[in-house]
Amino acid sequence: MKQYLALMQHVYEHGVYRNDRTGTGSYSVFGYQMRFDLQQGFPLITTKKCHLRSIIHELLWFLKGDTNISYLQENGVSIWNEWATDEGELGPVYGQQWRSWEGANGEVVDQISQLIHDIKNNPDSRRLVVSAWNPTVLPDTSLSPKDNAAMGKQALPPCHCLFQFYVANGELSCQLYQRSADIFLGVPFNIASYALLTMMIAQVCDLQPGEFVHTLGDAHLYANHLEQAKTQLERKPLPLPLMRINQDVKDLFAFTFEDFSLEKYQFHPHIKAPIAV
Ligand SMILES: Nc1nc(=O)c2c([nH]1)NC[C@@H]1CN(c3ccc(C(=O)N[C@@H](CCC(=O)O)C(=O)O)cc3)CN21
Ligand SMILES: O=c1ccn([C@H]2C[C@H](O)[C@@H](COP(=O)(O)O)O2)c(=O)[nH]1
Repeated sequence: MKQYLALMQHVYEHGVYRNDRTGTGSYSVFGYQMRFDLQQGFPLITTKKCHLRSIIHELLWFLKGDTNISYLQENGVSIWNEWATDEGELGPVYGQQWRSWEGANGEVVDQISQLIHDIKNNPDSRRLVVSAWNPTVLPDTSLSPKDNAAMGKQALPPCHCLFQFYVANGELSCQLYQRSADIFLGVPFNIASYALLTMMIAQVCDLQPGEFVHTLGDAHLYANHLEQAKTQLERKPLPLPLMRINQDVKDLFAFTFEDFSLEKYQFHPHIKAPIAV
């Protein structure tokens, strides 16, 4: 994961100090791109132990169209707890925008099913896009995430907000635009999640995985992650693991946690860091 370490190094050296919504303070750059060849191994960070279980469950939860954290909690995943109401609601976040975007006149669009249909039937299309950025449900910034969720708005605006697929030579590639990127905690999750999504979609569309291209807007290291980043920058990346996916699954919505197995994952010890809420 040299690409990830290069990003971290770049922001560590050149990031500009800025205040941020959470009051933590961050060092950031604007605009950065990484590329991951999915045939060269699964892009899971090796310079700290990364919790793939949470990543897989979160992705399956998005794909179900779910926006209540109860599924995550039942599976021991706590990464969304801080933003949810007492009832577990996050408002119309990723799952709802991906699977049931509500348009004018009550029309509901399942962007993911439409995407799969289009990749299969029109692979040359330049319109293979899914957007989670829906200005009609953005939060009121004068209210807390929980209060927004309670009012039917998004607890947080989507960070990974738009992605596009591209088919060439029998390979499926994906590019993500992420408007805001917490380099130490969020980005390792985002890379692995979209790499896995690309592999799953490739499988159900009878394609091979190509590249994952990750484009970042505001790429930041929180001020209270600098020590952790320094520790990680001193470590040598290890060979990438392999992701095995049950080849019998041909329906994107039929995948379960047991269909994935990570092999040969070598890693340096986990590094703890506080999350900015
Ligand atoms: N500041 C911030 N950064 C984020 O990355 C982020 C948010 N907020 N809010 C919404 C979601 C929630 N995400 C999260 C939240 C927590 C962890 C986290 O604490 N990761 C720990 C271990 C978590 C676990 O698997 O239990 C880590 O060490 O990676 C990661 C991503 C990503 N997003
Ligand atoms: O998938 C995710 C979700 C969130 N983040 C980070 C990026 C920011 O640090 C915060 C969101 O705060 P905003 O003020 O709304 O930008 O969460 C991430 O990196 N990846």
